[in-house]
Amino acid sequence: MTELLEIRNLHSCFSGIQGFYQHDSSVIGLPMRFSVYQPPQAQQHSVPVLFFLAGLTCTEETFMIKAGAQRYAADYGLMLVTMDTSPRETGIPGESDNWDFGSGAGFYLDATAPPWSNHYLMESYITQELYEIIVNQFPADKHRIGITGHSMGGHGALTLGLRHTEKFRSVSAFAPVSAPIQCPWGQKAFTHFLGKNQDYWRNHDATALIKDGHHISDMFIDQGLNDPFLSEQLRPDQLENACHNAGQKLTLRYHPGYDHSYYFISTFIDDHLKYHRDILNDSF
Ligand SMILES: N[C@@H](CCC(=O)N[C@@H](CSC=O)C(=O)NCC(=O)O)C(=O)O
Repeated sequence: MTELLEIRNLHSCFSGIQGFYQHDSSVIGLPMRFSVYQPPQAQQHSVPVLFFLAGLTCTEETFMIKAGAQRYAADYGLMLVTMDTSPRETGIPGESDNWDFGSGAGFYLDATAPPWSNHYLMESYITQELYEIIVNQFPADKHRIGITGHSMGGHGALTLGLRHTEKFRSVSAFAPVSAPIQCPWGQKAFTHFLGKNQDYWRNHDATALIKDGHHISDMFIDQGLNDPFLSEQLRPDQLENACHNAGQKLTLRYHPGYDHSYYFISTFIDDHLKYHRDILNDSF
């Protein structure tokens, strides 16, 4: 089915097109915004795609404005896709009261607990509705799609990448929330979105998924050592241990001096785009 897209803005960018779009999402039940960078190669043929999931307080614009990724994506012929980090203006009381939960903080899962379960269905939105829009309405090669993200979005990239292996061929993350069950951000979000029974939380925790037997061919993570969230919220050490014990391949790089910001992301974005390009171009 072809969904009606409202084009909010189009910009020429490194001989490609940076677009911002809005549509009435049938999954979310409200308007949703997303953004696509089409590299110049997309004017000739379908190209591989990289989904980027942004972190707490971000929107579909943040990565496109701050990461400096388009220059490399244009060189490598990669399409970039970002989306808002939650539904907006659902009418749920208090949804915008916290910066780390609710509006701008949807945690890339399908909420099962009311009232959030009415609209906060970000996993289905990304893996079904937005995915279909990208492969049907843009010059995207549906067999060559990867996923990455930052912080809360790194958690989303790892968990969606581990659970939707038929859709995402390559997985990486910047400073991901690696064990949300064990950190305050994750515990707060999962309690509200999924309810108090922690058995249901494991499906949305990269470390638990690895412990429970999920496996992908490779994972690539960059982490700054000057990141103020590292020891309390991110815990890549937990994921590293789980991967080691499960025989899951993981490249985890620690970078002295780098924090949690887009200055960190923009420094290493080229390495991630090359990583995805190499895997996606090897898919056949
Ligand atoms: N409370 C602060 C901090 C919010 C923040 O640091 N957000 C990060 C992601 S944190 C984990 O998901 C971010 O990417 N911010 C966007 C940016 O441009 O740096 C606040 O409300 O600002």
